[in-house]
Order: sequence, then C-alpha cells, then structure tokens
Amino acid sequence: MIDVKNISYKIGSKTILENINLSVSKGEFFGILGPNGSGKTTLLKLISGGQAAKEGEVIIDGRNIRMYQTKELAKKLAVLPQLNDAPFSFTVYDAIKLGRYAHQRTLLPAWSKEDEDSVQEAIRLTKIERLKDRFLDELSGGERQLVYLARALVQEAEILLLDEPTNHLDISHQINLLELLKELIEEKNLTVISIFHDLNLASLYCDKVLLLKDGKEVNTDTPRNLFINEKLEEIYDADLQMMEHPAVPKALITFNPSEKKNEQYDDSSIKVEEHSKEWIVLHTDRPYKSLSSAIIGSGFSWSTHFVTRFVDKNYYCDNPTEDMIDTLAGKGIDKNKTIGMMTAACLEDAVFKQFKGNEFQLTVMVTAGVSNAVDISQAFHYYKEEITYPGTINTWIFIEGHLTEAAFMQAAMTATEAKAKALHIEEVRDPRSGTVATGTSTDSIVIAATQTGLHFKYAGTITNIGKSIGMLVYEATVEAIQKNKKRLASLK
Ligand SMILES: Nc1ncnc2c1ncn2[C@@H]1O[C@H](COP(=O)(O)OP(=O)(O)OP(=O)(O)O)[C@@H](O)[C@H]1O
Repeated sequence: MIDVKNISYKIGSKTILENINLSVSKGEFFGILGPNGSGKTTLLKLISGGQAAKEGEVIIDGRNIRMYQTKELAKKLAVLPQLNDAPFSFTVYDAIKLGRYAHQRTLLPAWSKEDEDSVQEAIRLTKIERLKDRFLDELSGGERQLVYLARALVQEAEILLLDEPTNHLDISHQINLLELLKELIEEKNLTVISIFHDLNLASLYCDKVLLLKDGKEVNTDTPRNLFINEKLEEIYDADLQMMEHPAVPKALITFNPSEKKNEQYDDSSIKVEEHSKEWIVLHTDRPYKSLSSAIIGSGFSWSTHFVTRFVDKNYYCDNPTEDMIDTLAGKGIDKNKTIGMMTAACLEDAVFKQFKGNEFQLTVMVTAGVSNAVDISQAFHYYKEEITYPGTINTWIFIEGHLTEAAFMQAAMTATEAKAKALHIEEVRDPRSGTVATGTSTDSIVIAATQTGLHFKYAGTITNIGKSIGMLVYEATVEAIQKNKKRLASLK
C-alpha cells in the first residue's frame, strides 16, 4: 500500500534522512521509533506529502505521491496534528466537518446527507457525543486527540499518519486511543503509521516498527525481534532492560534507575527477627528479588520479610491465603513485602546453613515434615484429588548476588534435585506406593537474591553457585528430616 524507496533528505548541507526504504501493507499498524532528532517527523512529513523528497520516492497504491491531486490525496491519507499544535477556536462538530473538505464536489460546498452521516458515524466511533458542542481550545489533550481522529475518519482516508499521538495523554487515554485505532484497523481495514517515543506502547500495538538513528534505518521488524536483536542500549544511549509482558507475548523495555541515597543499604544480610514455635520471621533491610511458590508473594516479587507460620497438622481453611494475610496483618507484617509459607513441621527443628565463598554468600533454611511424602513417579496411579494437610518441606535460599531469570529457574531445579536426594538417603517413603518419596505433596521453595554484586547467568549443577546450593539444601534437608524423625519417635 505504501512504499518508500531510497528516500534521502537534506536541509542545507545537513543530511536529515539517508536512503530510507520501507513498505507498509494495508491493515498494518506501523511504528516509527528512534531517539530525538533521528528524523522521525521528517520522514512522516515526506510520507504525507507535507514535504517533498528530492531524492527517492513515496508510492501510495502504486502511484507516486506527486501524481495525486490535493483532494485525492486527502481521501487516501489523513494526518493527525500533534497535540502541542495550537487548536483553532471551532466547535468540535465544526472541526470534524472540516474533514469532509475532500468530499465536497462543488466550489461552493453543499452539505449533503452523506456528509452529515459521515460526521455522525465518526462521532459515534470515537465516543465523543458529549463533546459535540464544546470548543476545541477548551478541551483536554485526550479529548482533542479523539476529535482529530474523528476528523480524520470523516475524511474517509485509508491511511492515518500520527506523530506521537499519546504524548500528553494519561494512561487511560493512551489505552483508549490505541485500542480505538486497533478497532479501526480491524473493522475498517485502516492502515496506521505512527511515531512513538514510548517503546512499550509500540511493542504492545505495532505489527512492525522502523528504528531510526541519525537519519538512517537501523532495522525494520516486529517490535519483539527488534528489541531482542538490536542494541537498543547503544541506540538510545541508556541502561535498558528487556522483559516479558506478564499476560501477552510482547516484549517490554524498562531501565535501571540509579539508587537513591535513601535506597542504599549497608546491610543486606538475612536476620532472624523471630524464631518461636509459631513463627520464623526472617528480615533484611535490602529487598531481595524472589522467585517463589509460596502462598504469599508467589512468582517474582521483591521482599524484605520471609515468614513461616506453624499450623496444626489438621489445619483446614477454605481460603488459606486470606487467612495468612489476616494473620500477617495482625503481626504488623506488610504482605506486599513478604514471602509467606505455612507448615505443620515443628519450627524449632528448622535447619539453617550458610556458605561464605570469595565470590558469593548463601543462606539456606529448611523445615521438613514428611507426612505427605509422595513419590512423584507413582503419584498418578495412587492419588485421587484430595485435601492435603500441611506436612511439608519448605526450602528457603538466600543469595547475595545478581541472578538472571534463567539462574533463578536453575537454582530452583538444583535445590529440588538436592531435596529429592535427601529424601532418598533418608529413605522417606510414600505411604501409598511404598516407594522412596521425591518430595511432599505441598512443598514450597523460594529463591531470593539481592541482585547486587556478582552476576550469575546460570545456577545449575555445573556452576559453583549451583553446587553450593545443592550441598546446602541437601545437608539442611537431611538434617531437618532426621530431626523430624527423632521428634516423631519421641512422641510414640
Ligand atoms: N527546518 C529545519 N532546519 C534545520 N534542521 C532541521 C529542520 N527540521 C528538522 N531539522 C533537523 O533534522 C533532524 C531530524 O529532525 P526530526 O524532527 O525529523 O527528528 P525526530 O526524530 O522527529 O525528533 P524528535 O524525536 O525530537 O521529535 C534534527 O537534527 C533536526 O534538528
């Protein structure tokens, strides 16, 4: 639909754009990204015909843009003004009407039913009925952006060109506008070309993006491929990090702010704040990034409190999470900074182990109850769905170091293997199958790291940190199981 071929543009002796090529298909949401001054606005002006290219050509539907009459071009493409352009003092309705200019057939324009229907339809689509009689210069940025979009829609152009449409909009207006554009692309098969400064919005909405730097094309690709493959840090000269969106398969970009003075911590060690029959509360001044399967703070989180609560082995509650939150609140512990687990294992038998190497420091805590011991290789055959009681092995691993997400995963794998080995050596058996257990039915784990100091790309069994995790978890689990056995024997 749109082909830009070998466009170069100079102002005086300064090259603004150099040999740009791009191709946008019908129904595509195409983004233009790049640092300030990289040539985005100039390129958009060349695509819209607002500026004429001296070298190269812009082809729209097979015809050079220069071959279009003004009205003809207005039916092909509409340009949305930037919000900081001063608005005229028109009513919203009159401002939208102006968009019909290209459809007026006579010199003295007559307002037809078709024109009126088109305006009403655009007002309906952009949901601005309530604004119809207001003046444009009295509207908020978000409201004005919708009016501009309605004006572009009455133009019935197939291509919308937008220069940073979400600039000055709050998050809900950004979402409204971009969702509306997406709907229009789907329903009316519009093509949208838009400049974005916000990499994340481009990632969430664009099918493809062109990345510019100093007037040159770095690459054109899907946002995901571009964010993975291009050195965005170099292009934007910033300390950037890519991560995955939690709900959709899109990449997000964030950056690392420098630590404020009041966020600098002298002490990142794990301290035992309480160790009683009812609770083990571990606390650290510096928040740890944690990957956990715990009842409170599951998934990735940043936590300063690591809490184990003892519950009777017959404990049953419809909503144990709510119960735990209430109980923590009663103790004055903020659930948002806490990883919390429950166990019926005797907390006095918790085992702590520490490893202080030259490169890193590790602390491990294990509590072990094995009344729900399971051999996972047999569980499918022996277990129906049933209520489980909290006789469980909880493993806590604290690392003073910086782990990648892969390293978090591998640390969890390594610890699980070490735990299974401990059960094997201690000959803990699954009561149903009679075979050696691999864990219990409700085991939990947390891997927590300061994310400071040495970087660990991996933490599997081949790495030094993996070996240390394996050793500490194995030894702590064996010891905790032995303590548990002794206690059970003494009760008999
Ligand atoms: N009329 C002009 N005269 C001289 N230089 C200009 C003119 N218009 C643009 N430039 C220069 O061309 C380069 C590209 O400008 P352009 O506005 O296209 O960049 P941009 O990527 O849209 O920037 P921003 O993200 O800051 O809006 C900049 O270095 C700018 O200073």
